[in-house]
Parts: sequence; structure tokens; C-alpha cells
Amino acid sequence: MGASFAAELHEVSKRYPGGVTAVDGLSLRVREGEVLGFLGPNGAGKTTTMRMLVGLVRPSAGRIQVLGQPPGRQLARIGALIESPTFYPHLSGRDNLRLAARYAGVPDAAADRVLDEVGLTARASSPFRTYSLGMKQRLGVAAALLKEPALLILDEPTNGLDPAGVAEMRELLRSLGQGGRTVLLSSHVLGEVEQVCDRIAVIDRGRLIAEGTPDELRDALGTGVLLIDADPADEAIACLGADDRVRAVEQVDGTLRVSTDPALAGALNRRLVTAGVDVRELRPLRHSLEEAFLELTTPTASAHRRSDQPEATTGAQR
Ligand SMILES: Nc1ncnc2c1ncn2[C@@H]1O[C@H](COP(=O)(O)OP(=O)(O)OP(=O)(O)O)[C@@H](O)[C@H]1O
Repeated sequence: MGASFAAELHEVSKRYPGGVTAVDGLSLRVREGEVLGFLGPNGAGKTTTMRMLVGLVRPSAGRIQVLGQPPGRQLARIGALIESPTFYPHLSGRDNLRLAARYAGVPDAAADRVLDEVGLTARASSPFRTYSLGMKQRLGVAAALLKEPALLILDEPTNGLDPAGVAEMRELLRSLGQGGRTVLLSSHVLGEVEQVCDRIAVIDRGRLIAEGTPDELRDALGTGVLLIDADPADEAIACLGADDRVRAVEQVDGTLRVSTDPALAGALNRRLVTAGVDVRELRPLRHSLEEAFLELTTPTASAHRRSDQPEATTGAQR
């Protein structure tokens, strides 16, 4: 396994006693220095994967390397926020972090550095119990930063936060990803990772189902539909309907929605023009990333959405 990956999983599975397969043949590489969003619906296996990376859970099958070693060997270089961290309610944020610093074997002064990094300096002397949920979560991130980790693993750090808390956490995550640190960040909400991550890995039922930059995901999860504005439309429908490579043609608000391989755009354009049809516009229909994510992970939700789309007014179905 190469050195340019902060973490590598190869065909990793985890089957819990009782029979739940939480992770199922997962192969994934976290590149050094990237912020990787680990996205999946509830129960997809994100927490289990993260627990395996830090050595809290043993995989049932497969190989894992973290910072070039098997899990559990490089804990001094890994900061993790996987379970809600336990802090003493009556102690201040600073004193809680100083205790954690001693436990981690780093100087007390690290507490002030990380408080500053997560934007809690102004409230550092207040008792932990007076913190908002967002501040508590940020203190958890601060604790994970004490060791100046090369790899930071954060499991759903925005979970349970109100919109203002989510926005603050997003800002913090964006700043954490700058510099050379590698960050693995899980979420079940696309919008929370889309803006802060270099790449996104989507898992569902323990399996990797898509991986790439947000743009690559949008492209890879194309709809298989070309939008064509052609004149006369009737002739275009007849021409396209006669092509074996076209699965269906629908006319919606004057535009043809052609179900086909989008790579055939050029060939279909030529065919239309040869048939004497003017092609005014031809482009692939793209999902938003949110739609693409739902399409991949929750078939029932996407079925609902499809039925909400405008009805075809005329069409040729194959
Ligand atoms: N200790 C355990 N024993 C048995 N089953 C477990 C255990 N931990 C998790 N599971 C099951 O494994 C599956 C994956 O859970 P996991 O917590 O890894 O998913 P997740 O993607 O992190 O979900 P969430 O977003 O809800 O936290 C779920 O079906 C869960 O119930």
C-alpha cells in the first residue's frame, strides 16, 4: 500500500455479532492532505468504518492501513471525534482541554492553541455545562486537535446542531482542511460536506457507491437524458423514436427529453440534421448533487421525486 494515502481500506467488511453486516467489501483511499466527505444515510456504516480506522472495532475481513500502519498503531498522529466526548460539566472548556492534553501527553499550552483554532477563546473560562450544543461540539473538535494530528476523523460533527451551529461548524471545518492536514468527515447531509470537502465518498448499506469531486459525482451520476430543442419537433420525435439507441422521447414544455446514452449527443445531432431538423440546443440533463445522492441511496425518495416531475405532453416510448 502506498505512502501517499493517509488511510486505505481494501475489501473491508464488518459483521457484528447478531448478524448485521455494517460494512460490506469497502475499498476506499483517503489521500494525504485532502478533506474527504464520507457521506451516507443513517445506518450506512460510516461510524463503523471510522471506528475500524482508529482500532476501536476489528474488521471481520479485509485490510486497513492508517498513516502507513495497521489501525491502532498511529494514535498519537490521529485526532478523532467519533463518540460524543466526555467533558466535566463544572470545569471550564480550557480546564477540560488541559486535562485532555495531560492525558494525551501534550503540553497544557496546546489547550489555548486549539481553543483559538475552534473559535472558543472568548468562552474558554465558562463552565462546560453553560455551552451551547454547537460550542460543545467545537470543544470536541478542539480536543481532537490537541495532538496536532496528521489525520483528523470527525463523525457527523454537525449532528443535532441548529442552522446557525451548522454554519459555524462548516466554517470551522473549512479552516481545518487548509494546510497539510488530512480530514475524514462523515455526514448524512450532502449540503454539509459538499462545500467543505475536496472529494466525497458515498456509501450505502456498507458499500461504496460513488467517489469523486462534487463535479465528478454530478457527471458520473448523469441522468441518461439529453435535452434537445429541435424544429420541427414532430419530425425530431419521429426521427429519434426510430433510433434503436434511444429508449424514449418525451416533449416537456417544448423541449425533447431523450432517454439515451449522453455520449451519443453528436451522433443524434447528425441524424437530426441529416433528416432536415434544425437543432437549436442539445445538452445533457444533469442532476443536482442532492438529487444524485438521493437517487443513489434512497430509491423510494427518488421514485417520489420522479412522479413529481412534469408530465410529458407527447412522446414515443420504447
Ligand atoms: N455495536 C453494534 N452491534 C450491532 N450492530 C451495530 C453496532 N454498531 C452499529 N451496528 C449496526 O451497523 C449498521 C451500520 O451502523 P453505523 O453506525 O456504522 O452507520 P452510520 O452510517 O454511522 O449511521 P448513522 O448515521 O445513523 O450513525 C447499522 O445497521 C447499525 O445498527
